[in-house]
Amino acid sequence: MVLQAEEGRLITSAVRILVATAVPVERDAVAPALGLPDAEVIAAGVGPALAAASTATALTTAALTGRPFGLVVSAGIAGGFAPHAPVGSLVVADEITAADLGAETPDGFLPVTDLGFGTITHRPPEALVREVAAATGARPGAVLTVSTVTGTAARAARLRERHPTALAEAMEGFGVAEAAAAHGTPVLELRAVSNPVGPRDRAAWRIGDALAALAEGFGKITPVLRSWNPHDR
Ligand SMILES: O=C(O)c1cccc(C(=O)CC[C@H]2O[C@@H](n3cnc4c(=O)[nH]cnc43)[C@H](O)[C@@H]2O)c1
Repeated sequence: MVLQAEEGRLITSAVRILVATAVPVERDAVAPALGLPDAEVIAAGVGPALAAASTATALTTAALTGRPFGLVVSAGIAGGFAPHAPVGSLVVADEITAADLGAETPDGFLPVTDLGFGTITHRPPEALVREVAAATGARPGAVLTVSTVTGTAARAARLRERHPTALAEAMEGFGVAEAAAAHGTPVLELRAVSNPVGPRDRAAWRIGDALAALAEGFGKITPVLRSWNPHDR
């Protein structure tokens, strides 16, 4: 429980929030935009493994020091599946899915769940996704986590075939979500699209525009996060 003075009023924030970006420029875009002094914004590293390790460490440290987090947000730039998520737009995950965690077979890709292991999807609280979408204009849909940035039209098409509601791909969400789940903490993923998913064209990446959109989005979700009730899923 946090009490924050704002314009002479006391504002109560129900839960403490951890935001896990991948790299420092994303952290530095989000942190000043988020009007929650008690939140922590970290650069957790690129890729699902490092993002999971860093997020788990932050969650454990907070719990051990008696100031646990009640919500984890994975945030950063992403590739968007055209035409559903154009460059510069925001996407909020209604599912966070590991898209390349499995096995190749002569008949195609098998997710680890088909092999009898683990999970490939985490679902953020539905009401929170709706509120974030309404506050920011972010499109709700699946955000895929990949360990390899898609670089061909063929792979982009295969991913959309396997995940018809996918709007974007990035590299950390599932790792952050696994760490959050291990702590019994809800997770959200908010991404700003910097490039289309498809043939690699580094010159076409609009990282500055995406970081600006991300910062604007976090400014708009501050009141949503401040008033979010974890029991309202
Ligand atoms: O291909 C390059 O030359 C290149 C140069 C700079 C950065 C990269 C990255 O792969 C950054 C990955 C980083 O950004 C997120 N991200 C952004 N767009 C995508 C995408 O289309 N597919 C997957 N991840 C993406 C990701 O979450 C990482 O944090 C490449």
